[in-house]
This record gives sequence, C-alpha cells and structure tokens, in this order.
Amino acid sequence: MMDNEVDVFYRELPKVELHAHLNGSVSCPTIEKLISRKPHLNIGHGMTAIGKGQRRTLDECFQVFKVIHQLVDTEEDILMVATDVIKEFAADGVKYLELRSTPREEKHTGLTKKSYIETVIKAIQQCKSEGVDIDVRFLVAIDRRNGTEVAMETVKLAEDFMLSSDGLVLGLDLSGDPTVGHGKDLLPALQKAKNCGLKLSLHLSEVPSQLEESDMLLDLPPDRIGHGTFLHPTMGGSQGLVDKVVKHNIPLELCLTSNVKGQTVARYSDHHFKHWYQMGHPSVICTDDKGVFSTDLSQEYQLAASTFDLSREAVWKLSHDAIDCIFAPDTVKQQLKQKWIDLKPQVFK
Ligand SMILES: CNc1ncnc2c1ncn2[C@@H]1O[C@H](COP(=O)(O)O)[C@@H](O)[C@H]1O
Ligand SMILES: [Zn+2]
Repeated sequence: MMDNEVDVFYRELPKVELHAHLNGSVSCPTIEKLISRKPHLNIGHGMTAIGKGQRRTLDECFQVFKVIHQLVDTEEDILMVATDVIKEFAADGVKYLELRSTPREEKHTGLTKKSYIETVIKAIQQCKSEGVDIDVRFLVAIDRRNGTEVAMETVKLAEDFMLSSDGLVLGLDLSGDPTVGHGKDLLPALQKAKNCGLKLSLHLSEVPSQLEESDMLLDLPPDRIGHGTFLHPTMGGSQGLVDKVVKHNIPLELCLTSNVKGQTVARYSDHHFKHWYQMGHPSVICTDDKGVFSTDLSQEYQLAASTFDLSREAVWKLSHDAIDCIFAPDTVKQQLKQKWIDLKPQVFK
C-alpha cells in the first residue's frame, strides 16, 4: 500500500489492531529478505500476497500460509518477521496491537513451540526497548486443524506464558481453515483456557453452515469474535445467534478486505459491518492478514468510511471505542484514552 493512496487523516488516526495473524501480516520487503535467505525454496513473490483487485477462494488463501510458513521456520526468521510487522503497524499509526500466531515446531531447524513464543516475546521487548511507539501484546493461536490434544497442549503453554510474560501474553485465538475440524472437539481446551484467565478470541462463522458450532462456542462465551460473517440472519445465520452475541456483548473483529478477497463477502457494501454497526454493537475494524491481503489498518478504516459513508467524527469514535475491546487491563485502556485525547487536535487540524 502506497502512502499516498490513503488520506492522511486515516494514517494519523490513532488505531487499535486486535486481529492480526503474524505470518499473514508479513510485508513485501520482509518477504524479499526471507526469499533471499532461502533461494533454494524457489518461492516467487506472487505466491505470498493477493494484490489489488485480485480474489482467491478461502481455500487458496490457506495455501498461501503454507508457502509463508516454509519461508519462516527458524527463530531468526520469526524474530525478523515479528519485529518488522510491529514496526510497520507502528508506522501506520497503530498504538496498541494484539498479535496472534500459531506456535510451530520445526524439527529440522530446532524450533520448538516454546521457543517460537519466546521469540515473538523477544521481538515485542526489543521494539519496546527501541522506543517504538506501540503497545504490543500476544495471543497464542490454536489451529483448529490440529484437534483436541494439540489444543490442550497449546492452552498449557499459553497459561505458562500468561503467568511469566509480564502481561504480554493475554489470551488465545482459535483460527485455521474453518472448513477443517469441529469446534466441539476443542471445547474442553477452550473452557480450560477461560477458567485459568486466558482471554478468548474465536474465529466464528467465517464460512456458512457453521451455525451449530457457533451456537455451541457462543455459550463459553468468548471475549471477542473474529469475523462472525454468517451469524446475522441476512447472511444465512439466525436471530438466535445474534441474540447471544448481543446478550453477552461480545465485540466483533471485522476485516473487510480479507472477507472480500477471500470471497466470503461479495462486495465491500455487502459486508456485515453494516448490520452490527447500525445496531451500535462493539465492532472493531481489523486487517486479519495485512501482508497476504495487501492492505493496512489505515486503508481498512478508509474503506469502511467510504463504503458506509462515515463522517470523520464517526471514524474517530470507531477507533476510540476499540479501546474498550482490548484484552489488556483497565489501566492500559485509560492510558490509551488519554493518548487519543492528546492526539485529537493534531488529527483534526
Ligand atoms: C483469512 N482468514 C483466516 N481464517 C482463519 N484462520 C486464519 C485466517 N487468516 C490467517 N489464519 C490463521 O493464521 C495462520 C497464519 O499466521 P500464523 O502462522 O498463526 O502466525 C494461518 O495458518 C491460519 O491458521
Ligand atoms: Zn483471522
């Protein structure tokens, strides 16, 4: 995304990013560095990002992650990728970021799930010590493909890090190809996570015909929902599902370009943002995978504003209200709200 394509207002708008998968957020320059480290893999640039105007099936999107995972398979790679991604979000005006990533084990490079998480934490600490102006936290991701046992193991790891990372690890993400596996197999692990104080952000109803699974997972209830594209009756969901989300007041993480490029939403104007926003339900604009979908958070805010005709004041309120949906404690929310107050005159100059 070129700077000049996005109005300076959206760039300068202080923002909160709550739904960003680490390996989906890798930018072109970082991919180039990775490719030059691993020329033998013969990976071309076109294989890691979906450009302007392009679309893919969701299935093809998941092929892209496999290619990126081949490029990111050592501690050194993870450190570079995480550091670059954090600095890019900061440069885009993101003041608070919750990164999520699935810990992987790579026998050939000695990477373990534990060292994977440690390396992401190291990147966060390094950026902090360099004075990068962004508060970064981490959510450990469960890939639904891997089933019950791995989910349990991941919860244990996340719990250990929650207790030892000085507040950097806050919770769990449930993600992965929504057409693979079933939520009911992961319910005990998610329940356990919740009981030990980990916050839960779950990808829910990202594809149609998951009504039963969504209904079951909503009873946990999760602390936030990723996408929730097919919850609403007009999208093939049900009023019952909407009622549960409303009753528990569960914020939605909404990723416009991701859904349009992954073809679960036909056009921007059809995005379910409109239903939830009109209801006044907490709705947070996010990127999902800024690298893979060739976007950034400023651009997503601008797209939401132009598609749904939001005034600058309304956009400001949207980014401000996202603060209430973060997983970090109230003291952090207060600091961020103060930051928004301090920055407002400059953004509206
Ligand atoms: C497009 N919609 C999506 N739906 C579901 N899961 C997604 C996703 N986009 C990304 N991921 C999840 O994030 C992983 C890549 O980042 P990490 O290796 O974890 O950092 C993918 O493998 C998938 O599990
Ligand atoms: Zn996601």
